[in-house]
Amino acid sequence: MRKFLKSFGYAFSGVSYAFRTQLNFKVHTVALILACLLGWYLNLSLNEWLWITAAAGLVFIAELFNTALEVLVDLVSPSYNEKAKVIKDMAAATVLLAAILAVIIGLAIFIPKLLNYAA
Ligand SMILES: Nc1ncnc2c1ncn2[C@@H]1O[C@H](COP(=O)(O)OP(=O)(O)OP(=O)(O)O)[C@@H](O)[C@H]1O
Repeated sequence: MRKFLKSFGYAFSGVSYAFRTQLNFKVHTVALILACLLGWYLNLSLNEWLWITAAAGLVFIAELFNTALEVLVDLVSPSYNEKAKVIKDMAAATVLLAAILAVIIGLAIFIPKLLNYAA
């Protein structure tokens, strides 16, 4: 049981590292908080909350993997290396793709609700 709880501590330490060192991680956290507040205000359905959860989950998973790969690349290749560049660029691309998906999902959910609210 203690080992199980310890593994939570390690995972939390990883999230905390990403939050402290990655500006993008903070930006995504603020965006998620704003989306949750707006969702609560607009009374989203369970389905809509599930879409937002999946979209946000994808973004944070991509961001955590990106951070891990950045640290790994900096460890094994502190000086310029063409392969290190490809790895970092591809890791950054996963975050970008997840963020674009999240924006599309967010717009698909919120725009009709906001138009309805304004009408
Ligand atoms: N060791 C390296 N060799 C080659 N290119 C690198 C190397 N390190 C970084 N780069 C290039 O610089 C870009 C930015 O790298 P960096 O590590 O600053 O990523 P970042 O996303 O800006 O990270 P952070 O969010 O920590 O500032 C990479 O996407 C890559 O193109």
